[in-house]
Amino acid sequence: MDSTACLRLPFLPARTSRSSSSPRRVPRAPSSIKCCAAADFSSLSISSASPRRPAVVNGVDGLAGPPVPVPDSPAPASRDLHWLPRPLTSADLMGTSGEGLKVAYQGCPGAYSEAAAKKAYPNCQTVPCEHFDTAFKAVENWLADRAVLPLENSLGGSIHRNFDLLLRHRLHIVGEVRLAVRHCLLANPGVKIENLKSAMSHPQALAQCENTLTDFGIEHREAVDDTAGAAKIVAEQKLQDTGAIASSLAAELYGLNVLAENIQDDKDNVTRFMMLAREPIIPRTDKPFKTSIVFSLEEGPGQLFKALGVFALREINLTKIESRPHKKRPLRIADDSFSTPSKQFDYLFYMDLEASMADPKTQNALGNLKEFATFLRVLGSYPTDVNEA
Ligand SMILES: O=C(O)C(=O)C[C@]1(C(=O)O)C=C[C@@H](O)C=C1
Repeated sequence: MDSTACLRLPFLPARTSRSSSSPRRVPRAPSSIKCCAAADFSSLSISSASPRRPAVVNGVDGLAGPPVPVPDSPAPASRDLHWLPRPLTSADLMGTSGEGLKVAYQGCPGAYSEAAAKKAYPNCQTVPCEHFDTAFKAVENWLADRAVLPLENSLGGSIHRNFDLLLRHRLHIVGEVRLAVRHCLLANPGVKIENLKSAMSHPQALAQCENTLTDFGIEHREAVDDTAGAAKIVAEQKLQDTGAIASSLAAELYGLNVLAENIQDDKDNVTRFMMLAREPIIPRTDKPFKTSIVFSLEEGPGQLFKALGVFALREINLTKIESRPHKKRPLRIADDSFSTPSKQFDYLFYMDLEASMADPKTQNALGNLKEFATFLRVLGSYPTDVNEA
């Protein structure tokens, strides 16, 4: 990855990056929030160019991020009140353009994850990362403000690695974005479908196109880290018998021809991505929200039934359930007193609830679950993506 171009020195909030002992006069204020380069949080301002006292609100997800400065120098002699900060509106808090934000994704430029990052934060600066883990760390270490990572695909299923990483890291889910994935078969100029013996791509993309590839008579599959990375390899190595499955944008970027479009096995192919941040957002009840949780249970009959019951009883709809090995305790000794003790697999359950953490019903359900769960963590409460994928 060409990380040097994207991952620059960690930027810090104005509080730490600017000396507090150098007060500046506050000039007349523009009336709206202005975002500048993300590397300098201090340049996001409501009212002045002198950001010495950061507040805790940002302009995108609604929580900590670029600080909104409050001028603390005396009022100018004339009674011009424009220099005073205007009150924040909820539009400021929930703005979604992402101007000035650095958004980490896994893959090379032209990957679907980059398209998802741009869909989530249209004016952001995207930061390609080699691995999912790198994207998590980029946000944790302030090299990026958000990460946008795939969680599940309508044809290929869950991206298990990211479920595991959610627990290993301390980031919060602050949003979701669904992206329609339209795969293309790409090859070097002059290469025809009949010449192809192998298809190279991300394992999810290969899985999503399995039947079509077989119909094309392409027998071999080569898995790489991301779809755009496959296009890059095919182009750089001038491969003549291998095609890449990637986006039409990747074809443009790496100088490949599009041999076939829309080659996924079902035309409705949607990947759901999560948006991650260092801070959670403030949950609301005035629009559809989801809450993602992870928990583990005691061994025994009816435990999962009981866990599902806390939501069913309160009419909270579940949109997703996924079980993963309990990495800290993958096996446990089960002694049912009828046979010799045996080792059983232990699981973590990831669930998405169609509910906001701001709703007392959700809080009660989770309070109830906590009474018998052996572990429970809320991964985030965030607006449901209601837009067309
Ligand atoms: O390889 C890419 O382009 C990605 O963004 C990754 C990824 C995935 O992990 O599922 C994203 C969307 C598609 O489902 C295929 C691949």
